[in-house]
Amino acid sequence: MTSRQTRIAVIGAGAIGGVLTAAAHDAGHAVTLCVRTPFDHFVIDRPGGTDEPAVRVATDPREIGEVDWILLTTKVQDVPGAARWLRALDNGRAPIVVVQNGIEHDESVAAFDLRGPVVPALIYVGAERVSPGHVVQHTPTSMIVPAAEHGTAFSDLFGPDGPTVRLTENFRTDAWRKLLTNLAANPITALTSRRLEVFDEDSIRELALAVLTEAVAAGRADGAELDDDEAESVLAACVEQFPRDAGTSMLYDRLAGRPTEHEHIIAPMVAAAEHHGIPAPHNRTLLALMRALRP
Ligand SMILES: NC(=O)C1=CN([C@@H]2O[C@H](COP(=O)(O)OP(=O)(O)OC[C@H]3O[C@@H](n4cnc5c(N)ncnc54)[C@H](OP(=O)(O)O)[C@@H]3O)[C@@H](O)[C@H]2O)C=CC1
Ligand SMILES: CC(C)(CO)C(=O)C(=O)O
Repeated sequence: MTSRQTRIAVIGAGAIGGVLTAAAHDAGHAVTLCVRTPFDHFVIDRPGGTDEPAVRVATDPREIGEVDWILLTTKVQDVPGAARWLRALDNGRAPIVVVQNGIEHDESVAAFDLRGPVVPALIYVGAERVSPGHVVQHTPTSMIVPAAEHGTAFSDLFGPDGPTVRLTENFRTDAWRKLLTNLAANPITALTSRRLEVFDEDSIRELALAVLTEAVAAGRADGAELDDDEAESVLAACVEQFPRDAGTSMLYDRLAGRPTEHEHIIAPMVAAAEHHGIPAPHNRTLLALMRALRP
């Protein structure tokens, strides 16, 4: 008896949607990319070479039948625009995996009264959408999901050759930890229009450390179990672990003239700091500068 393919709908054909589409296709699943800007072929450049995974590209939610998984990979501010996909695909059974930066994964979809289980997910990867349907993946992928029923099922989805998926008992802490990486790297690269080589500058590392030190204090006050040397270790990872010629999602948006995600990355940190009475002048400054950039 042959079993049928797992049907996965990926909402958003950008960097993360592209990386996960390719990984799900590699694992033998039937993938449909739900897109806003149409294109003919999906192409991904990965460290091992260029691929054109044979996936379906849909522009109308009515084209899609029943699915087993829904992966939401738009920017946080674009979720309301993607609601038509969520509403059409939500069958009460398929988990809705929210793969986004920030600490608002559940809030991001809360307004839509979805019937299916919502699974928040964190992703570490350097990836860049260079044109509609064309994604460049600069680094390997690792993900973190809650150690609960659907998180465990998600961690089995890609198989041994796919992204590493770690289960966590403390998603809030892991989300804050990921937020730290984004607070250090995203606004500085976007504001300077430079890739991660910008961290070669002593003054930039000093600024990033100040940003991180404030954010660690706010995260701890907010209940995240962050380590004493968390600010230093996140900064070291930005400097040493990511390729210097890779950028950040916020930089790519700035370069392409698109809205940036600062209201969902910096603003929640500043709000948490304010709520807990923690000074956050460096993060406030970055937020003010990001708000002043007009796409
Ligand atoms: N890029 C990276 O390296 C990383 C990104 N992240 C996070 O992942 C999330 C996704 O980011 P990323 O992939 O970079 O973003 P991209 O901008 O590359 O992709 C987002 C995609 O969503 C699509 N989209 C927006 N609105 C709709 C809609 N109404 N219907 C269908 N599609 C829509 C966009 O379409 P269109 O083509 O029309 O613009 C775009 O293709 C963000 O939260 C980001 O912070 C996390 C880790 C790394
Ligand atoms: C910094 C990075 C690449 C880490 O995954 C990221 O999350 C982003 O570009 O938004």
